[in-house]
Amino acid sequence: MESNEQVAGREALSGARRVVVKIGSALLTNDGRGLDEAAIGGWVDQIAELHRRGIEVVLVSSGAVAAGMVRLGWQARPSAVHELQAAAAVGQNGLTQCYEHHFARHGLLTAQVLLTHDDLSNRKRYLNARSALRTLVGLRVVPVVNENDTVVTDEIRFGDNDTLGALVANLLEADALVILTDQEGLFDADPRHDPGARLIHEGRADDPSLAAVAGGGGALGRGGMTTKVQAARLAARSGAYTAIASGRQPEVLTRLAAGERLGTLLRPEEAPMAARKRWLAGQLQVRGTLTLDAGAVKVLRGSGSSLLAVGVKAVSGHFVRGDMVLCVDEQGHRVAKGLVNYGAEDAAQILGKPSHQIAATLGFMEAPELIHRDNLVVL
Ligand SMILES: Nc1ncnc2c1ncn2[C@@H]1O[C@H](COP(=O)(O)OP(=O)(O)O)[C@@H](O)[C@H]1O
Ligand SMILES: N[C@@H](CCC(=O)OP(=O)(O)O)C(=O)O
Repeated sequence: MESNEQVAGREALSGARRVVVKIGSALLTNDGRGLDEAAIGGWVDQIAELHRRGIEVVLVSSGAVAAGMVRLGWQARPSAVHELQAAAAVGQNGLTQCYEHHFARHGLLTAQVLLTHDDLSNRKRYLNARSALRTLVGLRVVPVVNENDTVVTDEIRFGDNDTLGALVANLLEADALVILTDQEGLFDADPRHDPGARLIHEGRADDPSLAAVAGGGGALGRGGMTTKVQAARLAARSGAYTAIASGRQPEVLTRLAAGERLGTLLRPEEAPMAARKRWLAGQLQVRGTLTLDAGAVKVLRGSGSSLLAVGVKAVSGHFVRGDMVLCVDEQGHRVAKGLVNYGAEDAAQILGKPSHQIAATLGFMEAPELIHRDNLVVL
């Protein structure tokens, strides 16, 4: 028998008004045989059907590198960044053409949106990306999002599109993130290696035991289930449900939208955060670390207070005012992340001091707190 919570989860999916659908490389390229145009046509038909019902859909599509490899006649995925970039550039063209062609059958326009990590971690660019995507959705255009692979280097790339899908779900405050892949969902072991693996139907996105069963990806996909489970956690921060399901299931999207019990459903643990907190939670680029004393850890966790310099024991990293920093306890456990009001050098001078001594120490005072509670998200 299903619990009330489980039924509520499926109902939430069926009530979703805005959905991010992520389609992975393994699926799109038919396990390396080039873009599976027939399958793409099938997903487009389902998305068009959701559209007709008034559900807004943003597509996050992988497959540029894999499609480019096939077009270029390369047998193995290259490791050199410039070759990956070249493959992505060739393959992205094919992807765009394919989606445009299929959506046009339904009288729908598509828009290519290529994003980099910077676009989502820099507040101004984040807001630009958000307003552009919102405008497109408002115009009833289907945005087709991918990472801008030709301009990213290894250090700054998302790498997998699960993370990108989750951040887009945060960006748009989507109700659900649907991750289509080549397996029925998340199993209790990798079904490629363990034929006895069993499907996990439901779970909490923040359940730590899920990370333990999720393994890496196949030859074409990047992140495997590891990044899908992480993506569900990320998406849950803005209140989105995540479904992980097989893109090969007939009518998978319309059936999920009807509340059918397909794949794995990972539900958020709490109500949506305010938009700013949502953005903070999605920031991946952390510039430095503040080590907090036990008292500061307690008030941050307990009462959602601002972080004062008096509760900070050590500062590391090179950061300037406004950068994102990680707050850890004295054992190094992650406590919070936030936008800091003082650069690393100034922060090092005021640490351990009460706020009324900041002006005398530095010769100026930007703000009485090191991180204001509005700019702080407890992890
Ligand atoms: N616990 C698990 N349940 C299901 N699949 C798993 C699990 N652990 C690892 N995997 C692997 O994850 C793969 C899907 O991820 P990936 O190859 O990155 O595809 P995609 O391109 O769709 O993101 C599956 O083919 C499977 O081999
Ligand atoms: N941006 C890359 C996607 C990377 C990728 O394969 O991601 P995923 O589908 O999450 O395994 C591409 O289009 O090739």
